[in-house]
Amino acid sequence: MSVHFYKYQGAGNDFILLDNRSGAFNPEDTDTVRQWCDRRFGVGADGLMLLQNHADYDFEMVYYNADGNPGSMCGNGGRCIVAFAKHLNIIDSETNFLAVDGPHYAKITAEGNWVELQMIDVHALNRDGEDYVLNTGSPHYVQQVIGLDTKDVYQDGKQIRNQENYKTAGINVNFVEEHPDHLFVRTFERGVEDETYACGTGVTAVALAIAHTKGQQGKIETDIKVLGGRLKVQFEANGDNYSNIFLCGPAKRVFEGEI
Ligand SMILES: N[C@@H](CCC[C@H](N)C(=O)O)C(=O)O
Repeated sequence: MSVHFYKYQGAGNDFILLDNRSGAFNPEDTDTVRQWCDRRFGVGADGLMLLQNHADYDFEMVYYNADGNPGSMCGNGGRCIVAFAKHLNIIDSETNFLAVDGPHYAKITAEGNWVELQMIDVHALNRDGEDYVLNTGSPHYVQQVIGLDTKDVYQDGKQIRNQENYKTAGINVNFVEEHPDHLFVRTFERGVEDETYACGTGVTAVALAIAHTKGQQGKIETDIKVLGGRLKVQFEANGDNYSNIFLCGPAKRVFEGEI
């Protein structure tokens, strides 16, 4: 049986999307997810998402990492599934949908290719030495570096992700370099087990960690450069509480097909 799929990308973080409102796709089928996400033997993607019906929300987002396992929240995936829901005429310019970390509100432009996604509030930023560990829907490690252009993000990210204290649950590892008008971020993603071109929950974690380091309070907007483009994170800092967090950026349909 062939399945109709859609390929989306948000700042180079790419996803296979399935309209699973009929419930035809078996969510337990991890081998299929892994094969379809494979860049040589499949469609190729950092993750796969199912758009499903939900009685109380516009839709439900179900996310799988490229290794075929269910993932935690994916920020860029969330922005892409909002663009997909608009393409399917399920929503217009605003939506409330359900993801693994709870309900999310999002706004989308009329053209459908710029999405602003509200992320979960964050109340705890932990430290590991000089570095930060926090959960923005997915678990993240944040380390400030100099010379990020030439850093071996694969080796260094893999090493931190596999440290004894993180190994079992896994963690996404973000390296950040400060520039006068933006942050440059590169991420090693758990579940892809490689560097990706962008990570939405990752840049969100980075923006909060940098604001914390600087003691910034009130309304903050951070411009972020990633390998696949530009993202923006807006939020309000009140002590160590971060609320009204929005991850903003492009979300584009690349192609569709049968597999
Ligand atoms: N790999 C993550 C979830 C995906 C993160 C994502 N790419 C994003 O944009 O936030 C996991 O830890 O399960």
